[in-house]
Amino acid sequence: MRRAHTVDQVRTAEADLMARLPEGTLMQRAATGLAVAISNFLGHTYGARVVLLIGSGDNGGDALYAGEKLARRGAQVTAVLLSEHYHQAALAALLAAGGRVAGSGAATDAAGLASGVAGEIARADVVVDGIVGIGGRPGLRAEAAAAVRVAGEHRVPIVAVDVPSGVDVDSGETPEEHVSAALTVTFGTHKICHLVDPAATACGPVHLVDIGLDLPHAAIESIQSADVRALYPVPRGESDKYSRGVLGLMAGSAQYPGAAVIATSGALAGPIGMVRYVGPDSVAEAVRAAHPEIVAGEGRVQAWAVGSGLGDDLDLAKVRELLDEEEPVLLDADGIKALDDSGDHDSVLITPHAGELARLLEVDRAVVEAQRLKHARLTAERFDVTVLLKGSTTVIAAPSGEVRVNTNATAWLATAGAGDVLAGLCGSLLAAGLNPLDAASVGAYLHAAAANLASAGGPLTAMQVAAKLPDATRGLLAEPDPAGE
Ligand SMILES: NC(=O)C1=CN([C@@H]2O[C@H](COP(=O)(O)OP(=O)(O)OC[C@H]3O[C@@H](n4cnc5c(N)ncnc54)[C@H](OP(=O)(O)O)[C@@H]3O)[C@@H](O)[C@H]2O)[C@@H](O)CC1
Ligand SMILES: Nc1ncnc2c1ncn2[C@@H]1O[C@H](COP(=O)(O)OP(=O)(O)O)[C@@H](O)[C@H]1O
Ligand SMILES: [K+]
Repeated sequence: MRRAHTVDQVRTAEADLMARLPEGTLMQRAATGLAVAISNFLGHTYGARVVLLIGSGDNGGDALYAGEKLARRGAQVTAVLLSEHYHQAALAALLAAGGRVAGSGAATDAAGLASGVAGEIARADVVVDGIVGIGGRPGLRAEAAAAVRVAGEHRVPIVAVDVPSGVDVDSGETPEEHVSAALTVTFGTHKICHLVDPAATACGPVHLVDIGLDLPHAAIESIQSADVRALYPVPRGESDKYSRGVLGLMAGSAQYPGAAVIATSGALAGPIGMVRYVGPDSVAEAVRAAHPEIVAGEGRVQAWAVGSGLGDDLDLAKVRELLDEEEPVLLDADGIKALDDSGDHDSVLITPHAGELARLLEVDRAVVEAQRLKHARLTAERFDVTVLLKGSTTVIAAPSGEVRVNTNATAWLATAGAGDVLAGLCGSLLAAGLNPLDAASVGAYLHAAAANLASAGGPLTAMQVAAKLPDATRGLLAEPDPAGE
C-alpha cells in the first residue's frame, strides 16, 4: 500500500526522530532529495536557471538548502523572499554557494512583485515552490500568488516542495488559490493532498524522499499492484464454477439495455464462475446475445450487483429485501436510492459518482466534488456502508473509518458505461469472497489498469475497457513482487 499520513502524524514522527538526530539532519535529508529530484526533472544542472519562491517556514528552508546544492553544481539560483522572515542559515548557505536574492529593493511592478522578480521568473527553467508546506493555511498571499501567476503565464514549470502551496493538506481540498505543480517532491510519507483530488491533480507526479520517519497506521492508503496480487481470488485446483462465486446481476432496462450488457462484461472479466442475470426478458435477450455464458433468472448467488441502468425500473421493495439478506450487495446508479440510514449495511458497497452521492446526501454535486474525502467518509459513517466515490481519483471509505484511494486511472475513462464495467467487476470480486473495501479497491485498480491498456493515450469505450480486463489481470498476476513493496 502507498500510505498517506495527516499533518499531525507527520509532526509527531518528525519530533520523535529529531530528538534522536543532530539538529538540521532531517532538513538536509529533505533538501538533498529535493535537489536530486530537481536535477532529474531539468535533465541538467550546470547553467540551469532556478528561481526559489521562499516563505517563512521550514518549507522555504528546504528550498534554500536544495538551491545551495544546485548552485554548487553550477546552477544559477535566485531566491525570491516572500516574507520578512525566512530560514536564515539556509539563505546564508545559498549565498555562500553563489546564489542570489532577487528584488530586494522597495520598488514594485504592476503585478505587485519587487522589481526584477517577474523577469527572473519569466526567464527561469524551473520555479521551486518553497512558499509553504505542511504548516500552510489554504490560499496564497498576494505576492506569492502574483509570482505563481507569472510562472504560469511564461509556462515555467513549478516543482513544489512537499505540497503545492495553497492546497488544504489534510483534506485534498483547494478552496483558494494554489500552486499547480509539474512535480511535487515530498518527504517521509505521502500527505492526503497527494492522493485526493482536486489537490492531487495540483501536485502533478509525486516523488517521495525517504527521510527515515517512523510512522503510525496511515490515515489513507492507496492500493498498489502487489496488494492487488495478494488479494485477487485466483481459482485453485479444486475450484468449480460455484465455489469461484456466482454473481446475481440486476441491471439494465428497456430505457438502458446496454448497461446490463456492459456490466455483465465487467462481471465475467472478474474472478467469478457464473453470472445470473435478473431483469426484463428483452434485456436478458440482449445480454445473452452478447454473452451466451450467462444464466438468466434467479438462483443461488454469493453476491448481488444492482442498479446500473435500471432507471425507472428500480424495484425498491425487492432491492431492500436483498439488503436484508446475508449476501453482500453492490448498489450502483439508481440502485443507491434503496439505501437508508437505519440498517446494518456493512456488507454493502455503493459505487456513486459525485452526482449520485450528492443526491443521496441532498447536497449540490459541486460540494461533493470539492470535498470528496469528507463526503465519502461521512456517507460511510452515516449509512454504515462502504462507499466507492468515482471520479478522477476514486475515494473508497469503509464504515470502519478506513479510506483507500485509487489514482492510476486515465481521464479517457470518463466515458459512458465505464461505471457499469466497474460495478460488474466489483460485484464479481464481492461474489468471489472479498470484503467490500478490498473488492472496491481491487476493482478500481484493475478497472483503471484495463483502461490504461485500452486507451494507450487515446480514446476508449466502456466495452474496450471490459475487454482489456483479462489482460490487465493476467499482467498483474504475472508480475514479480519487487523487493520491498
Ligand atoms: N515534518 C517533517 O518531517 C519535515 C519537514 N520539513 C519541511 O518543513 C515543512 C514544514 O515547515 P513549517 O512547520 O515551518 O511550516 P511551513 O509550511 O514551511 O510554513 C508555515 C508558515 O508559513 C506561514 N503561512 C501559513 N500559511 C500561509 C499562506 N497561506 N501563505 C503564506 N504564508 C503562510 C505561517 O507563518 P506566519 O504567516 O504565521 O508568519 C506559518 O508559520 C514541511 O512542509 C517540509 O517542507 C523538512 O525540512 C524535514 C522533515
Ligand atoms: N477524470 C477522470 N480521470 C480518471 N477516471 C475518471 C475520470 N472521471 C471519471 N472517471 C472514472 O470513469 C468511470 C465513469 O463512471 P460513471 O460516471 O459511473 O459513468 P457511467 O455511469 O456512464 O458508467 C468511473 O470509474 C470513474 O472513476
Ligand atoms: K510548497
